[in-house]
Formats: sequence, structure tokens, C-alpha cells
Amino acid sequence: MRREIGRALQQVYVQEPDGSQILLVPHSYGIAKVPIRSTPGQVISQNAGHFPLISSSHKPNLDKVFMKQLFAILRIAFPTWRSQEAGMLLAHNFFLISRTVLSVVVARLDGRIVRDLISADGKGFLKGLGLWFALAIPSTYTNTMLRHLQSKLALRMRTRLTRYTDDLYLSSAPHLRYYRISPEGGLDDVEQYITSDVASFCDSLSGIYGNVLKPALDVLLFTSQLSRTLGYRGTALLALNYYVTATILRAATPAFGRLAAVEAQLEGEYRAGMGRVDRESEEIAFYGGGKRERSILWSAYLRLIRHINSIYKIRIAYEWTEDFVIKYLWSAAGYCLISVPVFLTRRRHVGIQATSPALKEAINNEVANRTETYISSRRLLLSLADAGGRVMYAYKDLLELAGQTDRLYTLLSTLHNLPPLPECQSDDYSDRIELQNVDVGIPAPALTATNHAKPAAPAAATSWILIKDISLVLREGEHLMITGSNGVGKTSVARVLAGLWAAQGEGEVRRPPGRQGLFVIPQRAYMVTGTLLDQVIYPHAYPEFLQSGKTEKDLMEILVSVNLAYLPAREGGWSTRKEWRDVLSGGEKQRMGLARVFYHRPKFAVLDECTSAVSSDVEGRMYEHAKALGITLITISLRPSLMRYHTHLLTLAGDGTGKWALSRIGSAEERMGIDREILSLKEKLADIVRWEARVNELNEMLSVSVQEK
Ligand SMILES: Nc1ncnc2c1ncn2[C@@H]1O[C@H](COP(=O)(O)OP(=O)(O)OP(=O)(O)O)[C@@H](O)[C@H]1O
Repeated sequence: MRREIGRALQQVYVQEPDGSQILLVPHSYGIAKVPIRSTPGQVISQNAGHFPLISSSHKPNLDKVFMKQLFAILRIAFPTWRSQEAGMLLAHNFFLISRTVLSVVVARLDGRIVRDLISADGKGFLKGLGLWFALAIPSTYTNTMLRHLQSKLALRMRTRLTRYTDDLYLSSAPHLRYYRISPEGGLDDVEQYITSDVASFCDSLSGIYGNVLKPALDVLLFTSQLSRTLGYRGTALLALNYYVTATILRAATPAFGRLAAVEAQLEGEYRAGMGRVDRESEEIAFYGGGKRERSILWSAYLRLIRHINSIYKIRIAYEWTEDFVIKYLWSAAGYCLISVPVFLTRRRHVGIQATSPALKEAINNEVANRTETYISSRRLLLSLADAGGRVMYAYKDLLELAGQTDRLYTLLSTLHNLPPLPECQSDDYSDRIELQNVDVGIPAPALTATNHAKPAAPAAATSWILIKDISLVLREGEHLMITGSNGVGKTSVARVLAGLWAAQGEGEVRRPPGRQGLFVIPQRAYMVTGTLLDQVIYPHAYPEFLQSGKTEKDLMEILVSVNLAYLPAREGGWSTRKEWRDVLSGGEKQRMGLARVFYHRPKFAVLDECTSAVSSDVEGRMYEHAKALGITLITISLRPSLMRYHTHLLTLAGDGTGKWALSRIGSAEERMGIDREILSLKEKLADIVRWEARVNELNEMLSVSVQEK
């Protein structure tokens, strides 16, 4: 079984002919097969209309905006009335109603048992007791099922929302929302939204459903039952009681929605800080930055607990009022209401001396009946007080739900509203890359009206242009080197080529389609979670590797070409799982990047300073190998030694003017220029010998004058 689990971990999923996938998830010493169908683009664009951006001045509350937000999210959580979730909701409703009906029956039975007891009716008493036990079975089962269905419903909703959010967030081509949500969407700490906020929204919503619907149902049913015995005056008093209570509590309720949203945001900031330390632990350790990081984390943590503490303080006054109103005001109202029929509608017989046996029995019957009415009414009133109390308590929960809804809505509306990236991949350009009058610039934030809990840092409304009006055509076999000083925009050119940033201005970018057309190895080496094999084939997964027809032997040849042939033997084989980010050295990670290029064999490969830590002899061999495989290279580098592997040179000015120059490497003019530079450098080197002799002379003169003194 362990081997099977290992294979499932390696395999990850099975591709189905209809395009869906079956995920293989190790679960309880077995493998669960979970079918996954990604959300169709049509559904996403249909939903987009329900997620307009909300003004940043809106504060979460129980208002129209909340209802709109909630319904927009519910469309995703309950896509059709035939879904499993809808079935669960139906079952939940059934149990909710059953429980209320059972409570009424139990209250009536309670009165009956006491009546039989008072009137010494042994047979009736035993029958009542039998019924009591018979009712206990469905009552307790109903309670258990309610709790179970509530948790299941929360989990189902979470799964639906997580799948949808993941599809929207991670569906790579063409919109790259995971890459753009922070800089362009202005939303930070997205992991908190997707993991924690989705879960707490679902828990709250499914809890609220039971917490509001059931007591509300109880209140209606109990009130209608009680009105029979209370009469119209009692019922009117009951309604007045509800009104007064709701008014007092509404006035005393703080803005729980906003408080909940801010708490989630602070939680996210603290969590992101922890994640950063984990990710960058080695760099921090080299700098000895533990103390500094601790103070940053502590300040984030203190902000969080101060906020939670202030919520607790605010709650004291609120909960005090709540308890006073619900426990004491309601009980007092209950006593008054029960007394209404006793004092006002019935004559008082108790205490009258009965003379005849018939009158005595009549009085006894009346006392028994009144006791029955009293017991039933009291039980109903107690249940009513309890249900009403829970409706009132739920007000606070509803406000908190409004805060959580607002957070989730903000995530979904930001994801839906990110403007699409312009299409730059085309089959017509399968053998070349073309830039026509393109301005390369840092994209400006695209969304301004979102309701982020934290106001976004002021950012430029328009994009900042780094390189102006660039035009070039690069055909297969023409290797381009891009150079220029730091921060001039070399990587930004790669971003535009890869479609991560839209071209600014009127210009157009055209490139061959897909990963096979253009493959970028970024500056920072990225290691994926998984096996050693997964590192080489990334972003392919194992099923795609199998489909590609390549074998482990091919992978071994690739590792030989990047001087990493020792890895499989050293690490215990291709299926070894490790934290590769920490295991491999900087240079090894960079070589792994090149191994990926050799595996995918794209037409064009952008190598962004991705050999800076590789020794130059190995670097040269890797460049030659790439060219031999027919890969056209676009290298971003500051190392002149790499120029010899390229045919064209793009130099970015770096003087803030956005100017650039494209030249052929190896042309006569280029060589003459280089020769001239070498000559002038040699002359300068010859001067150094003369200068050194002169420095020695001067030093000697200086020491002589010191001695003379
Ligand atoms: N997402 C971003 N938001 C804001 N500014 C950015 C962003 N990405 C890059 N920049 C800025 O754009 C400029 C160009 O960045 P780029 O990464 O293209 O530089 P580079 O020429 O590759 O530099 P280096 O040689 O140091 O790698 C830099 O000043 C950088 O600070």
C-alpha cells in the first residue's frame, strides 16, 4: 500500500478523455479518487457580472450591499437546485422543522403528564411516559443530524468556493490573476483570503442558517401555539416584547462586521510575516536577522491581539445588555404573559369549600386542566425565550458574517475585475518574435474602487515607462542578448515578451504560442514541491511527462548536459521528495532551470541572468548545447563574456530617457569598436606601470623629508 501511495503521490492525477482530471489523493491508508472539472470560462464570465467593485467607503453592515454580496457568493456555492448542497439544505430544513414540531409536541405532552399526575390518572400517566420515550428517539436523532448536516454543508460550500477561487486565481493562461492580483488588483495577503476567510465564511454561514432559521421558525410556531392560550392581549404583549428587545439590542450593537473584517486582515498580515521568515530563513540566518524579524512579527501580532482585545472590551457592554434583556426581561415578560389567562380570563375557584362530590370533581378537573395549560405554556414560553434569545444573539453573528462576506466578495470581485491581458501569442508568428513600437512600463494599479480593509498605498495612476518605442524582429536562430545597467528594465522586456505585462502605448507584441513557443527561466530559481523528477519537468506533471514519450534515460542525459548527473544517485533516485529549495545550491538550482529548457525544447528561451552562479566553463557548454538543440536564446545579462553566443545585442540606455539600441554582434563595425576599446585599454594598462614607478618615487621622497625633520 505504501508503494501505491507513493505512486499516487508521483502520478498526482489521471487525465480523462473529456478534459477533466481525476485527482489521486492519499487518504486513510488508501487513495481517494476525486474527479475535478475546472470551471468553464463561460461560467466565470457569467458570474463576473454579479461581482461589480464596491466603493471603498462602504463598511460591512446588514444592508442591501450585504444581501447583494451574499447572493453573488451563493450563486457559486449553490450553482443549481439539483446540486448535492441543495439536497443537504433540504434535508437540513426537514430536520429543522421536525425539531420545532417535536418541541411543541413535547411541550404539550409535558403538560399532559403533569395533568395525569395531579388528577392521579395512573393509566394516562404511564401512557404519557411511554410516548415521552418514543418521542425521545426522533428528537435526539434530529439534533445529531442537524449538527452533522450543518458541518457537512459548511465543508461542501468551502469545497465549491475553494475550487472556483482556485480556478479563477490560478487558471494560468491568459490572465495570470495570481501574478497580477497584488500589483494591479491592490490586494495583499491573498493566501489569508483563500484559505482562512473562505473557511470562516462557510462555517459562519452554515451556522447562521441553523442559528437564525431554526429559532425564527420556533418563535413563529411557539407564538402561534401560545396565542391559543394567551388570547389576543397576551399575543399583542408578546409582539411588543419582541419589538422593544430588538430596538434595545440594535442600539447597543457595535459594528461587528467591520471589526471581523479588520481582524481577518490583521490575521493575514501576521500569517504572511510568518510565511516570509519560513521562506527566506537562510537569507535571514546569514544576516543574523532573527531579532529584527521577531520585532516585525511581534508588532504584527500585537496589532492583531490589541484589535481582538478591543473587540472583547466592546463586547462586555453589548453582552451585558444582551443577557439582561434576554434572560431577565424576557423571563419577566414570560411570567406576566402566563398570568394573563389566569388573572384576567378565568374565575378563581381554588380555596372554595366544595360541598357536593360533583362540584368537588369539577373543581379538581379545573385545577388539573389549569395546571396542564400552565405547564405547557410555561414550557412553550421557556422554549420561546430560548429561541428568541438565539435570534437576538444571531444578530451579532449576522454582523460578523457581513464582515466575512465582504472579505470574500472583495477577493472574488478583484479577481473577476482584473482587466484581461491582451493576446500576444499567435500561430502566424511561430518562427519569430516581433515588437512594434512598444513602450515597456510598470503597470499601474488597474482597480481603484475595491473595498480593501487596508487603504492601498498611493500609487501612480498611469504606468511608469522604462523603455520607449521599441521595435524589433527576432527570427529563429538569431540569438539576442539584452544588456543595460541594473533596474533599467531588462527583465521587464522579458515580462512583456512572456505576456506577464501588457505592452504600454500603441505598440504590439507578437510571439509563437505556448510554452513550446517561448519559455522563460527567471532570475530567481524556483523549485516546485515534489520529486527530483518533478524539478526537471516543471511545469509538467508526471502524466504529461509520460505523455511526452520521454524516459528517465532522457532526463539523465539532460542532467549530464547541465553537470547535475550525480543528483539522482546522491538523492536516492528520481522519486525522492525533498525541500529542493533548501537542498540544492544556488548554482545547482540555476542549472536545474536550464535542464528545464532542455526538457521542454522551446523555440525561444529567455534566460534572465539565470547562469550568474554557474561557472563559466559549464555556462559555455550549456549555451552551446542549447543552440545545438535548435533553441533560439534571448539572454538577459551584464556579463560581456556571454556576448559571443549571440548574434544581436539590445542595449538599454539606463539614463532615464527610455532609449535603446539594437546592433549585430560580430559585424565589422562591432569588431572594430571592440578592437579600438582593447587598444585603448592596453595603453591604459601600460600607463599603470609608469604610475606605479612614480608612486614609489614619491613615497621615497616623502620618507626622506620625514627623516630630515
Ligand atoms: N511589480 C513592480 N512594481 C513596481 N516596480 C517594479 C515592478 N517590477 C519591476 N519594477 C521596477 O522596474 C524597474 C525595472 O525592473 P527590471 O526587473 O526590469 O530591472 P532589470 O533591468 O532587470 O534589473 P537587474 O539588472 O537588477 O535585474 C526597476 O526599477 C524595478 O524597481
